[in-house]
Amino acid sequence: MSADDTASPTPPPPTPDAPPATAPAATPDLTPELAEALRRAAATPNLVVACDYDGTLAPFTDDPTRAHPAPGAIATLARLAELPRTTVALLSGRNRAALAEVSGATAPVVLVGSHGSEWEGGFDAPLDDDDNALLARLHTELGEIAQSTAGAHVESKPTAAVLHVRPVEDLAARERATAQAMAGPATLDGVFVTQGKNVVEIAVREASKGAAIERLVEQAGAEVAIFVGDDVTDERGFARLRPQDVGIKVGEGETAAGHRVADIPAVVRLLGTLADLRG
Ligand SMILES: O=P(O)(O)OC[C@H]1O[C@H](O[C@H]2O[C@H](CO)[C@@H](O)[C@H](O)[C@H]2O)[C@H](O)[C@@H](O)[C@@H]1O
Repeated sequence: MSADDTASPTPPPPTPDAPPATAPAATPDLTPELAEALRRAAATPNLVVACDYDGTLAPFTDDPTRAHPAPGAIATLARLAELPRTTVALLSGRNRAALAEVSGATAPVVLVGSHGSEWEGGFDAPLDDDDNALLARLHTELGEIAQSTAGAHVESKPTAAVLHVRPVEDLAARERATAQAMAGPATLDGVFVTQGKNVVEIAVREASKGAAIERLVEQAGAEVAIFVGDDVTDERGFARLRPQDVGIKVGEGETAAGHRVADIPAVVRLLGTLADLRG
């Protein structure tokens, strides 16, 4: 478990989300290379800024419904999104409705859920009867694992079932539940498996944050995209960035991103810096 993967105490409910103090053009969080990349991105005619949510803008909690955004995070995204020719997106593994609810983000921030497959108009390919039957089976089998593991629970998404083990205090039980999911339902034909931070997500539709970033870039005609994320699922996004794009990994761990910041507050300051540079 990395330092950024430590469950923090449940934060208080959102308070009025005031932007942080105006940041200088470069802060101590930024390497000279990242500061320069932000300056270049800020000067581009059409810019996309896509941010992961959990672990990037919101600290982890045992209860996903209580993973509120860090102070200033959503206000700073909104400030960026109000700028001309600047598309700002929250790009999350959560389903879109849950993302909207927990983040409080609204248009013009674009919400893309279910690891990039769920847009404002819904899914490109709705589920058929076979998909629904498979999804029901996944819920049943993951539910059985959760029932025999104190603290585990199953999250329901439109195209996936997710086994959550973060609240499981017994680490051996946590690993056992994860292994059972990987050896059982994760091996069924027609499923797509994503292992995130203390979650095993098994979906009946393939999704990629990389494809979603490409779609945002195409829609905006963006010369440069910035993508910020912390989890293994975000690597599919970093891997598809173009040479001129800016990938920023939050926290420790291997990454295909070209840049890194330490933690969530550093992400909020970075977004503030970008808004100042582009505003
Ligand atoms: O792509 P993201 O926005 O990072 O979403 C990834 C998953 O985030 C949520 O799970 C994670 O956060 C929970 C709340 O802090 C935490 O309990 C869990 O251990 C983390 O993996 C969400 O519940 C999942 O559906 C998302 O796929």
